Amino acid sequence: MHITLKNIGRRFNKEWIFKGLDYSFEAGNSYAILGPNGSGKSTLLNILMASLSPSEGAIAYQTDKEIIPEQVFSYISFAGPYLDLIEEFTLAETIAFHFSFKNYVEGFNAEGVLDLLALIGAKDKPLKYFSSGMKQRTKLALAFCSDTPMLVLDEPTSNLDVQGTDWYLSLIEKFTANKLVVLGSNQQHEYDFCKEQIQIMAYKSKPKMV
Ligand SMILES: Nc1ncnc2c1ncn2[C@@H]1O[C@H](COP(=O)(O)OP(=O)(O)OP(=O)(O)O)[C@@H](O)[C@H]1O
Repeated sequence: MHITLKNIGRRFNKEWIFKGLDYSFEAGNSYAILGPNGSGKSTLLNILMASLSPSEGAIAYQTDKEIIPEQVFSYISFAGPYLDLIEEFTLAETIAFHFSFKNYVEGFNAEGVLDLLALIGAKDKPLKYFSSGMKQRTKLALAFCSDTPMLVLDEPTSNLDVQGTDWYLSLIEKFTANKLVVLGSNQQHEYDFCKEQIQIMAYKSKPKMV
């Protein structure tokens, strides 16, 4: 998977969130999009996932062939705060539902995902009774265990305790070889492993001189 951004900009109403972004994202590499709260990290992630259009510029997706934006979702696994899980489903039902749309990574099945999560006694519990950390673990396990060439994570360790953060870093090691990984983050411990870092503040439009 390969994504090319040419002179990308996005605005909401009259406010430009970023402008003039040229970048290439390659399979097998990991990228952290960095910046303070409200700087535009999630906006850029949504553009990369083709769930939001840029206001200007061009974006191209390629595997061995060109991918049209309408099909990009099937190449991506995502976990982030604005991904809603179905609260009425149990954990077992959540896993079955998710993997009715995506394939498991090699060697995994529903039992394997449950074992990976290690949420003892939670298999038949509805998600509405999960703690915020249990929900975050669930979102991460679904994303990491999906067989897609690209993994997008927004604030991956939010709501995780120290053990949860170590668990997340073990998933990065185990599941991301050969994948294109893109993170939105402002927590160094969650993006330290990323080889490339993009500071969104570098793409803020400058006020015009008068
Ligand atoms: N749909 C929208 N309509 C109007 N403004 C929006 C919309 N979505 C985002 N914004 C604005 O765009 C800016 C960037 O938001 P974004 O969520 O991308 O930031 P972020 O860097 O991910 O923030 P955080 O670290 O707090 O999650 C903010 O000023 C936000 O208010």
